[in-house]
Amino acid sequence: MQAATSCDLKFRSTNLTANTARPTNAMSKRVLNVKCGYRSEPFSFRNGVSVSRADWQSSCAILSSKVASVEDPGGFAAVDAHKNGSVDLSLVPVETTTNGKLSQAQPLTITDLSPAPLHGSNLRVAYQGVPGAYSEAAAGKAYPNCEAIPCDQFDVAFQAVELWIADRAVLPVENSLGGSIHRNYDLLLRHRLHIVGEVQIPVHHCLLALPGVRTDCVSRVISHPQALAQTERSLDRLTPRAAREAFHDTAAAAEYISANGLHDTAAVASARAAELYSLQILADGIQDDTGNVTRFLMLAREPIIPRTDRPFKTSIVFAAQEHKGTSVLFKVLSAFAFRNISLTKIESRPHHNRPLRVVGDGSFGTAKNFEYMFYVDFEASMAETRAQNALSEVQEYTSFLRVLGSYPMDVTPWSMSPTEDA
Ligand SMILES: O=C(O)C(=O)C[C@]1(C(=O)O)C=C[C@@H](O)C=C1
Repeated sequence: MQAATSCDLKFRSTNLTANTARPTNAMSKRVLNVKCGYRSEPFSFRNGVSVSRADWQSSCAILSSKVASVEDPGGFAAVDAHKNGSVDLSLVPVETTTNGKLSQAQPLTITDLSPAPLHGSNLRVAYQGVPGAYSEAAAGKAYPNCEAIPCDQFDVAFQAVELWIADRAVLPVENSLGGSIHRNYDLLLRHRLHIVGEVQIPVHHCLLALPGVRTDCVSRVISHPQALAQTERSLDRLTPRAAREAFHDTAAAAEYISANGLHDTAAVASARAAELYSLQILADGIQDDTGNVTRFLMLAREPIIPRTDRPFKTSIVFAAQEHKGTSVLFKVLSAFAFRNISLTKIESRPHHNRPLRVVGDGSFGTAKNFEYMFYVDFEASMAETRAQNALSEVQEYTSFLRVLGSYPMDVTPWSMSPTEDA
């Protein structure tokens, strides 16, 4: 079979034991371009794991059956169908097959949160960044003993799971100081992965530089924009005259300084990044709040079966129906309030398919209202009747509704103190 599409994936591979450094393997990274196309050689994409042409072609076969949904700009096919009555609001999201028919995805069970993968090796977990990034630590917390697969962009991590290169992705969605990571909200909608869990990790930042460099000699600080935002006040104090520059991820910033021998530049990154890239720690614990926490989502190709024997959260995304007027958001939120369901998060993003709506009859001119997609997390499992009833009601006010996942809440206790997690 020849693949119907070609998709470049840039990723590196490392092994990861939960929250512990594996510097030697981690350092021997190879950046590879994965071309989904016809190859005459065995396809080798990871250290130590080679994939035969047959394996690769069968992955491509699966991929080509998924391409339609990946390329669907809003992933609207399945969800818009609920409006014409053809789809019941089900406990698990509904997938569309290539012939346009609706089929139930095969759900994972709760044990699939940390299972032995079908390919018989460690679970492969895609994250954005390079070894030493907080996302790598999050992957290790979510899936202990997983093989962490570094990806250079969030989008690549989504695709790695869709293409069966990875089994799961672990991606940040919000930080207690820096706020939402909007890109991942948009990608959740564009792709068809399911949220199967969440992990929160305390993020403990350090200021790193080459050995011998003094803080007052630093004229530039580089890091992930979230990390720069989380250390804004500390950097004002420590390096008031230094320029701040955004980098792909915290650990990549540390790696860059090390690889290029930059004596005038410091990075905001983890203590593990200092160790991996042979940098010294100029200042420790420089996050502007000691309780700096980032929440990551665990994503899989299939949803898990929601349960009621432990705290669950459900994430949905919806767009209001135009003709239902301005009180739609109020009505949607009351559907949860009246059933005593707590909301833990609400986020709005531009409605990419319909960003503007012209309102008014022209007598006083016309206004252009922005249209939004609303993302809501609530504390209930889709196995609970109250959650099902709330969503049936929400359906009445929305032109689009998708359940992104119903999954166990991260309730693990953690301390605010340094880096055992990060
Ligand atoms: O740059 C990293 O180390 C990341 O893992 C990314 C990221 C993010 O995107 O928010 C993760 C956790 C911290 O909040 C800072 C950065």
